[in-house]
Amino acid sequence: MAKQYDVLFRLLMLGDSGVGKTSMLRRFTESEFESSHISTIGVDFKMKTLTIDGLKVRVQIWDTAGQERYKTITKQYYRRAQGIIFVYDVTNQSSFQNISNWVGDVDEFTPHQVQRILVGNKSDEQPERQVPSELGMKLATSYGMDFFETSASTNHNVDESFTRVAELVLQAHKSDIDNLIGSLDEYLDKVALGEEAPSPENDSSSQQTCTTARDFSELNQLQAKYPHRLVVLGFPCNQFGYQENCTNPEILNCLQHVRPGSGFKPNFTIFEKCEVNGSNTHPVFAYLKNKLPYPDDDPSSLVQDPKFLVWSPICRTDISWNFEKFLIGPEGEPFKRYSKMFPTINIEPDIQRLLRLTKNN
Ligand SMILES: Nc1nc2c(ncn2[C@@H]2O[C@H](COP(=O)(O)OP(=O)(O)OP(=O)(O)O)[C@@H](O)[C@H]2O)c(=O)[nH]1
Repeated sequence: MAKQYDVLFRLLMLGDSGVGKTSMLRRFTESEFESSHISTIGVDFKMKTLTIDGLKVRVQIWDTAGQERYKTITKQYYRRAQGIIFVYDVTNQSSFQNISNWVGDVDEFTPHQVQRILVGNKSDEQPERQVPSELGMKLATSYGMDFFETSASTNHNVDESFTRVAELVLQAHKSDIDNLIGSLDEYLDKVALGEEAPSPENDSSSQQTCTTARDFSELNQLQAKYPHRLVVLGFPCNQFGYQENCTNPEILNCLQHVRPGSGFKPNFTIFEKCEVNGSNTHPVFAYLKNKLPYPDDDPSSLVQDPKFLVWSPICRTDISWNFEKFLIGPEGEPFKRYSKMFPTINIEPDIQRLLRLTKNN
């Protein structure tokens, strides 16, 4: 699991259709510029690795469609961003006026602190300019944002803008990052259950692994279908009705003979038991819940019966039952969380989408 970077951030580009978001992104990531305008449909993303303060910072930059009709899709991405680049077109007065709407939307849909900068693009089009630099600067100052005028066409200030927002995110998350770097890899190396890695823990409770056969077999199906490009990881947890009360060495046997039984063998990695809620939440789940605070398909999903609340403290982001699922993108970025009700096999279109996007990057 050697990583090519130390930390990964998600940035988002917002602004009216045609201001040059896709062009800036292509200039930054591929050093290319196209004079034609093909409107982005929904969202797309590209990656680039920067070196900031000696750290390799991988930025995943989401390019959103500026068109109004895609707003319900693009809004879903706001809360996942650590940095936002608001873009207007210096030759288009209304794109500048609309910045306040974009900022308002972000304030409404992004509860956490997100780093933001303002960019006036197409600065090469001097004769057509409708928005003086001073006005752009004034607006940015009123929002407490840094301001850049850029040209995707001539490559003026494009690298500088993206780098600046990445620096701001890095500064804002410095202490989290210091804690997190390495912890995931160390964990993944240590605790896989399997024939070569017998589990160390002992637990005297009785043998019963109670989960749904359907979810297990669908996980096997997905792993079998994408053997090289998808890694399924299972984390047993005994916090939901004490249903996972096998000892670690028993878990694989339980799966085979008890539930789902009928000789079931997972073709994916199953880890030692861990806690996913409460004060002993494993760092992997603390991280995932922080990045994806609730399931996409059921944002209000909570534990229904208080008798099942066997951990403390209780948080709104808690995992509500076995078989909540997290899909993590090719660069390690948490992409989507699915409720226990969401059929495991129905994650496949999202997997395919991420794989397609990766092919293009
Ligand atoms: N002169 C000039 N033209 C630019 C610049 N940036 C983008 N354009 C042109 O502006 C048009 C729109 O650019 P896009 O990058 O597709 O705009 P967008 O903001 O991604 O648009 P949506 O995907 O519809 O939201 C294209 O014809 C680009 O060639 C620039 O810096 N200077």
